[in-house]
Amino acid sequence: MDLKSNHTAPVLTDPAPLSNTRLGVHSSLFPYSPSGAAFTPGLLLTIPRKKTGVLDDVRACSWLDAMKASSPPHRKIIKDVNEFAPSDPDVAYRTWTVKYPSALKSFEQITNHAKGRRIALFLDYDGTLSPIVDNPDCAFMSDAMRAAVQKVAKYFPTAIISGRSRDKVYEFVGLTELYYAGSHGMDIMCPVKPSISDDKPNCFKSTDKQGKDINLFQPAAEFLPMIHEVFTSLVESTKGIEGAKVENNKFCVSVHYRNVDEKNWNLVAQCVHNILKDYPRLRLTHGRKVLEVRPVINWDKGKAVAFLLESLRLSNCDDVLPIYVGDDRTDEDAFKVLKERNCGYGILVSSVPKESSAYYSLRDPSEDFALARSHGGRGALQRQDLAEEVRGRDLAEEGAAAQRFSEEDWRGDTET
Ligand SMILES: O=P(O)(O)OC[C@H]1O[C@H](O[C@H]2O[C@H](CO)[C@@H](O)[C@H](O)[C@H]2O)[C@H](O)[C@@H](O)[C@@H]1O
Repeated sequence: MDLKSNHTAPVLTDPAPLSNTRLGVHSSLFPYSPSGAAFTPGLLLTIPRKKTGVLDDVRACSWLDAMKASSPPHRKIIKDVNEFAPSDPDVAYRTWTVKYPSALKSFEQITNHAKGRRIALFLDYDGTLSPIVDNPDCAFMSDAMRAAVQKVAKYFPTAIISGRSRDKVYEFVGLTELYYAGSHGMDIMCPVKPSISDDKPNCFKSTDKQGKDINLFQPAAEFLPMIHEVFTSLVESTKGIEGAKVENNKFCVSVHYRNVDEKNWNLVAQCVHNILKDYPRLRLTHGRKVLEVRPVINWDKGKAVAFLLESLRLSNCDDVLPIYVGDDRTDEDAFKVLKERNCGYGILVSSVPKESSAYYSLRDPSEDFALARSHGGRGALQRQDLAEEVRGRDLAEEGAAAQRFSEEDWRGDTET
């Protein structure tokens, strides 16, 4: 089937609103339609009236603006008009935590709420379990973090929900006892047979690398050849841009511009735009110094969380307290699902104030570690000390690593 056309690809600068708070795997898998309910007209590409040069398309659809807005100097301008933006960053952060209290400091409250209920834990990978680094292939989680997650998983069902390919994130985490959802939830592996998947065409049996039987749910399966084609084209078209990197995440593609000189970001945007305009069934979202190309199906990390909860028979709010920890815009879909169900908590990992559907906050991955250690049985008393200890230890480890580590990414006052 030729899915190409000459239409312009839809663009999203923020996650699509959820139209359905209850999981309905089939009914929610609507193919994208520009006039459909999933996207507001304001988020759609507008064609420039007057073409003055090659960048007009890119500027018109705001990609470049969105890319620039996420970079530190530009964000400072945005912060000046932000409600959480007193000029002192520490004051701004503290003010923000009134609305999004620290999960570490609220540990007692969380455990009280969890009394008599089973916690189900969902963890994003990049920026949550691992610090943001320049080279996406080197975003390793520390052994201490791995041990903490392993410990937590002994007590609570634990899943990793990542934008990476499932294989890649499994390679990084390396714990067989967890559930994994890659490609922003479009590739879900659950060791048990999902109770809601009996007749689902995109749910099938497979074996993992150890030869163990697993069940996979891949709602975007039909897009695989298209994504591969786009990945190949993007590798080719960006190869002249120094620092650009294209990552194949199986059901989506990441185009990284973290290491591209800002004056060349327009070239990156133009390459992606030129290719995407021929694929109306693919859309673009923005991550941390990354453009992400993905199918237009109505599926995201939020839907993946709902799917896993239901598959694992954990969707009864009276018995289960789901907790989702994430740092990215794509994690907002999961926060929203928990908020709309009024069941469980989203915890946003961010060192800068920002609007979120999460309930609590953590400043950086070292605080995730401290929280995991607390939940894993070490107790609440040493949480803050642990966060400080890990911050120091991980920075030392990173310093020894071959790649350049940006301190600003770890605990700076800007989102990266
Ligand atoms: O959902 P996630 O697990 O958070 O994955 C989102 C993207 O994370 C990775 O990119 C980000 O982290 C890199 C390593 O620290 C960093 O270099 C990059 O700038 C960030 O955008 C990953 O490489 C992407 O494929 C994921 O989609």
